[in-house]
Amino acid sequence: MATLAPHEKKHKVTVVGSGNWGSAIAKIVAENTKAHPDLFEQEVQMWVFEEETTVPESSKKYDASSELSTKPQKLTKLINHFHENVKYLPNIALPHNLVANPSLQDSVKGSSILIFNLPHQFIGGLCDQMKGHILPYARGISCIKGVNVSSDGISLFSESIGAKLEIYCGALSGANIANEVAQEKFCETTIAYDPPAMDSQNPTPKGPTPKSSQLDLTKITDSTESKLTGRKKKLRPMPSEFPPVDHALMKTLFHRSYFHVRVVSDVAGVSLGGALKNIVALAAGFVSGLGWGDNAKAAIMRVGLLEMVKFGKMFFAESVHTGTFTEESAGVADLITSCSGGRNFRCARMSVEEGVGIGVVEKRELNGQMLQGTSTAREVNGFLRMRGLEREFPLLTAVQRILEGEADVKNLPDLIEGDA
Ligand SMILES: NC(=O)c1ccc[n+]([C@@H]2O[C@H](COP(=O)([O-])OP(=O)(O)OC[C@H]3O[C@@H](n4cnc5c(N)ncnc54)[C@H](O)[C@@H]3O)[C@@H](O)[C@H]2O)c1
Ligand SMILES: O=P(O)(O)OC[C@H](O)CO
Repeated sequence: MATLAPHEKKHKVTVVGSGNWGSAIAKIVAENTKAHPDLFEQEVQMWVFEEETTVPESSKKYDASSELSTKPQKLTKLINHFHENVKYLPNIALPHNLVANPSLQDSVKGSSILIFNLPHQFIGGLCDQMKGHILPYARGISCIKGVNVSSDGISLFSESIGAKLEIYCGALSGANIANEVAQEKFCETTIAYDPPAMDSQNPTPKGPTPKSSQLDLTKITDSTESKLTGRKKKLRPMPSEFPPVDHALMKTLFHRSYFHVRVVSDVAGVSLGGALKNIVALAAGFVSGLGWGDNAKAAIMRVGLLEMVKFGKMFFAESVHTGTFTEESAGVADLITSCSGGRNFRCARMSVEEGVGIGVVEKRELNGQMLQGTSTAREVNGFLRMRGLEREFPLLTAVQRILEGEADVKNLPDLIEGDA
């Protein structure tokens, strides 16, 4: 068999997850694999946590005369038939080259790029199931907003995915409310990719070159992730037959006219921004629920941003750049959008307005989608408490105390100053 010329192999891409954001990102990626057939196989696999569901009557796909609409069906069947995720991203057309697959192991088979996008509580178990079924030189991007807290301490999902699967994994996060992105309303995002030097030695890929002002190809250093886990030796280089997976390729895979990508190297800052802003958004929702207005929300956001920066400096000192929180979409912009219209904000506001637990609102309002702020608040609080550091992060601490019913939302002004 003839050997392929360098870079003549194409990347196969799998999205692990198919919720609200998982489906929106899969749409973007499938649009781009189609637009760049020189770099990517056109078909994108999307792993779906299989469930039986019905087409909602409000859906444009609902047809009262069809059993597909009137009887419960497998979600993968509905997605592949209608090219729409009728449950988690209704009324958004998905590209026909996006294939829903209920088998995790089959969906990741042969993929050189794996995109992880699902509620953070499920990722550990899924990685265990993927072990031994992925290409050893695959590269990952985590779109998960959360942190991994265990008895060993705190780590980023890019780190824990990388460590479990022995691959390199970067992160994508930004001011990205999924429904707006899926409707192709303009937004920005931040991708953090700090690949091992062995990948960066490959020549620049073919295809469109992103603007140099948005790339930082000089900053390819040993990642803190590699230092932390000692995984560097185990990482397999991307074979030279493939286009190198670098900042330029990441931009080509994710950038759309309505989804502007900036690529940086600060994986810790990008991941932490996405995780911690969910806790701040709950606090913003609480004060909004009291009817306190925009000034109160701005105060919460100011204190929240400072605590996010402090958290990064205290626990990820080697790698975090403060600028990621203050200048990138993954930092301050995500904080603003999340405190304006995110699910955490909206559910927290309703819970205070109605005087009911946030879990009740989540179940009633989100149709199976999941809040990440409540579990992240609990996990981060457990981590701080174990170290006697709750007082250093009064807002993060106050949110957990309110969720547990130990503190009153009305006392937030004093709580966030550490006075209550
Ligand atoms: N939705 C957004 O606007 C948005 C935007 C940016 C980032 N994010 C982040 O993206 C990540 C994924 O969020 P999402 O909105 O796609 O999820 P979601 O809130 O829509 O969650 C539902 C998903 O969880 C899956 N699920 C349920 N039980 C499961 C199980 N036992 N095992 C595996 N999967 C199971 C469902 O099948 C569904 O795909 C989160 O970290 C979130 O914070 C979300
Ligand atoms: O709806 P939320 O609160 O999970 O936030 C969604 C996104 O993270 C906003 O960027």
